Amino acid sequence: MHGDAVVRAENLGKTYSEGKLVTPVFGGLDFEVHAGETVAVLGASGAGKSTLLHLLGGLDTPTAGEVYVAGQRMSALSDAARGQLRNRALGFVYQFHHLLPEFTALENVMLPVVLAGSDVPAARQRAQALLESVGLGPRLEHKPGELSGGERQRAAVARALVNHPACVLGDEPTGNLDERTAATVFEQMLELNRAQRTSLVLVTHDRRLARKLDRVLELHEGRLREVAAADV
Ligand SMILES: Nc1ncnc2c1ncn2[C@@H]1O[C@H](COP(=O)(O)OP(=O)(O)OP(=O)(O)O)[C@@H](O)[C@H]1O
Repeated sequence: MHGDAVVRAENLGKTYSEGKLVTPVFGGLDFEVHAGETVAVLGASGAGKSTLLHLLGGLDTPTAGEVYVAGQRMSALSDAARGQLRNRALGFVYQFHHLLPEFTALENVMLPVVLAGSDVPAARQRAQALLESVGLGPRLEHKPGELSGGERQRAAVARALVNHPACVLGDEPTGNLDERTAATVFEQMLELNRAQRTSLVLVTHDRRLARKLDRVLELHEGRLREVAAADV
């Protein structure tokens, strides 16, 4: 039964090939992320964590197997349909914020809502509420260059969640922050995810953060294994 799986990988594999350079990263990966579930993906540098996240988000194509998002097989969709599914069902937060520099925090968070077809007042209301919930109420009109590193990541978290995605994919979203700021941003992200019942797949090498999620997976030598809570 795959009933409430929001993201599912089936026999998933990736090998990069560029001319004679062939880099097998992983193969035979099978897992499901259920509605509301938070999952950490641990692994050494180069183990393939970012690659996995790119495949789950439809930003790269697997060389084997399939990814299903909200029940839809990614490989069966046109580029346009895949883009729409991404905007509707997934949110992304990266180590670097990727906010648009010319737009204010509020505009950056409004943008995905407007792109999804909402009118501007509704988008503004929703974006403002989320920014306020991550403590950025007094910074709505600041552009990314006028925000601190932690504030930028909080705006990025708000942007990822603003369309009520089924799942947020996070690639070391707090990796560039000092320990204390990272902990605060992480807690806020987790709190929002849980409040919205949004699933989370979080790539991290920080076991202390991983431990706070429902499930921990580890990529090691091309395989994905479940790590028992006591062993994280
Ligand atoms: N475009 C590419 N072409 C060829 N090889 C690649 C490409 N992208 C990544 N790789 C290789 O694939 C492997 C997995 O890379 P990936 O970035 O997924 O690892 P990671 O676990 O996220 O690492 P880190 O924790 O250092 O960010 C690495 O050995 C990398 O060198």
